[in-house]
Amino acid sequence: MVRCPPVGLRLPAAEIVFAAASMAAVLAGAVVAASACLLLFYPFWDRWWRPWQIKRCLRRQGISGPPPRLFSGNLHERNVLRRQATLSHMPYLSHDIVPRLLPDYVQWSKVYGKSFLFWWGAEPRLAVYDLDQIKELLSSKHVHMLGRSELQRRGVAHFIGQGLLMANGQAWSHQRRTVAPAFHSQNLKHQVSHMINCTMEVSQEWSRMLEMKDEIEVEVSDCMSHLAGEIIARTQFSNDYKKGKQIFIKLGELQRLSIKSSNLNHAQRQRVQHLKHQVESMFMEIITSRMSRVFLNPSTQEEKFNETVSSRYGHDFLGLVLAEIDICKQKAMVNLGHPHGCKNIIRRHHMFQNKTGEEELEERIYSSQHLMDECKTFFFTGHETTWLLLTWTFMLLASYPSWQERAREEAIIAMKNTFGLPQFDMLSKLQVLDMILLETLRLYTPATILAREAFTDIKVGNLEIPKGLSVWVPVLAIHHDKDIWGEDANEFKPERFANGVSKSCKHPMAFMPFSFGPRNCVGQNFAMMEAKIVLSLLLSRFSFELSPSYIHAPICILTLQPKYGVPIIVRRIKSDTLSII
Ligand code: HEM
Repeated sequence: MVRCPPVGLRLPAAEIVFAAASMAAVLAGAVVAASACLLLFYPFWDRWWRPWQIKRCLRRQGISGPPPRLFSGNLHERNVLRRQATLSHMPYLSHDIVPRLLPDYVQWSKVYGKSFLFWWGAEPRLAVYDLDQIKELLSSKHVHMLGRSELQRRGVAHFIGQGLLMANGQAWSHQRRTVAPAFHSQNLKHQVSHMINCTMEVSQEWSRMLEMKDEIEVEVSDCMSHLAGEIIARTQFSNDYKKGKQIFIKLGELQRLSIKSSNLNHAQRQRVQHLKHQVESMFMEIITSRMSRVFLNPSTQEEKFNETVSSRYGHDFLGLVLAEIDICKQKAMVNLGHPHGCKNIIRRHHMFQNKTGEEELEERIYSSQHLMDECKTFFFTGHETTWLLLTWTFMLLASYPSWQERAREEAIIAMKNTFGLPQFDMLSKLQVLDMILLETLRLYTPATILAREAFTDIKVGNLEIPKGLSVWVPVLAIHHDKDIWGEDANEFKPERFANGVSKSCKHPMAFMPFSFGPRNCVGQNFAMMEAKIVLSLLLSRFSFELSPSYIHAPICILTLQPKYGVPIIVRRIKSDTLSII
């Protein structure tokens, strides 16, 4: 019988060393490969792992939603639903527009409940419908915990930039503090004459066209878009208004191109860059010329500093924001112990050295780039929404002659002693017009949804919202909900606002065209003032009827718009109507 010695014992020493070295090399290789993998996949952590965690967290709370596809989430299904819903027009004067504009919400909420999870590509979004939860989410308690998501900011970067609408956190607080005074009532008063002048131009044009005819057909959506653009150009830049108008034409093109940014060809991408450059250069010219007019003119310098802050740079938005920036800078200089306060705005840009985080923030906020972004934001927000409020109000007034008559009577009586022109103080007395505007904002709210991303874990009531989840408030669906507004929710009934907004429905938070809380619309008083001035002036001079060529087809392209415009028949008011009143 042959006996074999144990195998290990037969290995010579060199082979043992070689085996050990190989094992060490394999182990080292595995460690290097694992580290490389970690480094490589770290950026995808937030994209893939966090959404998965979010899904688990919501499932634990009993919230589910439509199953997502791998890369596109529920976007494909949403797009198909929306395309199908808008294939045909709506019945004439039906205001039941939610199934057409939010078909995805209608379908998914039927299956998964009013609050559900859906996927915007890789971004998880939670539809929130509970009004108490919405109230708490939008309250000041959560103002820095929620904000604009990266996806939202990227989508509008070219035509809004980092202006107030898209700012987050401390930067948002600073910006809001800086621009809000421009919308205080004592400053809004200065905008009335600009609004009247722009509207009178429209009135004169219509009167000229009516010299030869009894009636004319006007595409009121184009006309109001043009008018709202003129008003925002004048109120923002007063003396530099002509250059402001050129900017806004280019910004409009930039906006249209940016909205379809996912399928831009090379030439269009170049056009975007070119337009952006042109717009920014023109803004810079206006801003630096305004600054130098005040600060580089030695004869007026001291005198200017003795003026009230609000009039130092002029009463337009740019002037008011520049003045407010000055006050903030003055405070910052006092805090830094600088002896000369704020004598030279341009010199001060070079003064901040060894910056703390706070100082860096201050400087960034006061930069010209920032001012430019703010101007762009005002144009976009001030034009897009007000134009639509005016257009939809014309559509409704033209369709409901008795309300048109009541609003006209009220306007004519209110302007009896002011040569037929509106005054700032009388606007609050236009109650019928106020009710009509509120009902228009309810039925055809320009901003159909509100979206915010949670920057940290949040708890509202029983609902846990994990970091990284975007909440999505379907404002349009809430505005048309029969449980909240009653069986007549889809009817035009301005009288529901006769006793104020809070008594118009079952829940005081259900009416939110301007959103709520500290991030509500900073320009809402400006918008309502503009709408009242334009409408009271035109109502007191002309009557309107919806043209037979009107096709009722609301669509959503960022905001709620009439797909084929709103053609109306305009006639001059008979003089006997005026004398009766
Ligand atoms: C009918 C007219 C208007 C409507 C319906 C409207 C609606 C809204 C809504 C819903 C928001 C909140 C958006 C959100 O939280 O996601 C908002 C914010 C804002 N709006 Fe308006 N808006 C109107 C007119 C204006 C005007 C005329 C201006 C300025 C000239 C303006 C400037 C802004 C700005 C700067 C914000 C951002 C506020 C912040 O984040 O602190 N809006 N608006």
